[in-house]
Amino acid sequence: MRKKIVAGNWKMNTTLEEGRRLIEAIVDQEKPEDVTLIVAPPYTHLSMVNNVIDGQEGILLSSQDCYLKESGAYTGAVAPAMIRSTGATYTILGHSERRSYFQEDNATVFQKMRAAFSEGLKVILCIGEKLDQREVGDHFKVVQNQLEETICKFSAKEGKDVILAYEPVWAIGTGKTATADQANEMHGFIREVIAQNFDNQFAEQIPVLYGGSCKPGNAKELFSQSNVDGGLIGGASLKAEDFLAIAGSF
Ligand SMILES: O=C[C@H](O)COP(=O)(O)O
Repeated sequence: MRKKIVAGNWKMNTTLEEGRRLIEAIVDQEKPEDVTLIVAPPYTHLSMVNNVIDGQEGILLSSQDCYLKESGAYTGAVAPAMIRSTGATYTILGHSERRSYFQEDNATVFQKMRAAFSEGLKVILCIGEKLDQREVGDHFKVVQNQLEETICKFSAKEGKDVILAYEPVWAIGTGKTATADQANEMHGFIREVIAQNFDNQFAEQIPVLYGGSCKPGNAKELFSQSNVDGGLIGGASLKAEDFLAIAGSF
């Protein structure tokens, strides 16, 4: 039985005070018992969020990215050890917004994963195709390549705590959602690629989340699919009641 996980990626939203209100509202509400929640606020909020969730069962903290160096003269960058020192245990890597707005390719994502692992920071690795790639039937090839150039280059021991998030780029923030069948088909394919590069047991235990306009209204159908283990939620994670309604949709 794989873990059920719902992660909220706040992206570049909320001031410190708005973020405090959001995390306090999440903590104040009743949470589904068998679901792990992960919150990924901006870097500036990590310590504050960690203080609010301190001692709460089933809620973990993540950054939205990290830099690939340990420390040094890299103005504006944030190293994995700094993130760990806030109490965060995860970082999102390879998000399509990092790939498109910050020109990050698979090689960069691989280096960032290596840096994160070396500090004991666990990784939520995002993969997913763009609309034009799906339209010409390249979506499986693109996702396979993203996996083979990142997680598949690590040993099973290094990669054992990775959470995968399939995010079709055409569904992110657009209101368009992959159908439950499209999501399940791709998640099954992802598991096959992982099995070929690691083994069946590894592929069976790795959580694969869906991301892309997942909301209270469609989460139940998506989460009922055999290969969908939860969601990476953007816009709908900015309202505590929506985020928790999604978490209650298994
Ligand atoms: O990280 C989250 C995904 O990019 C999904 O964002 P969205 O729920 O706003 O479409």
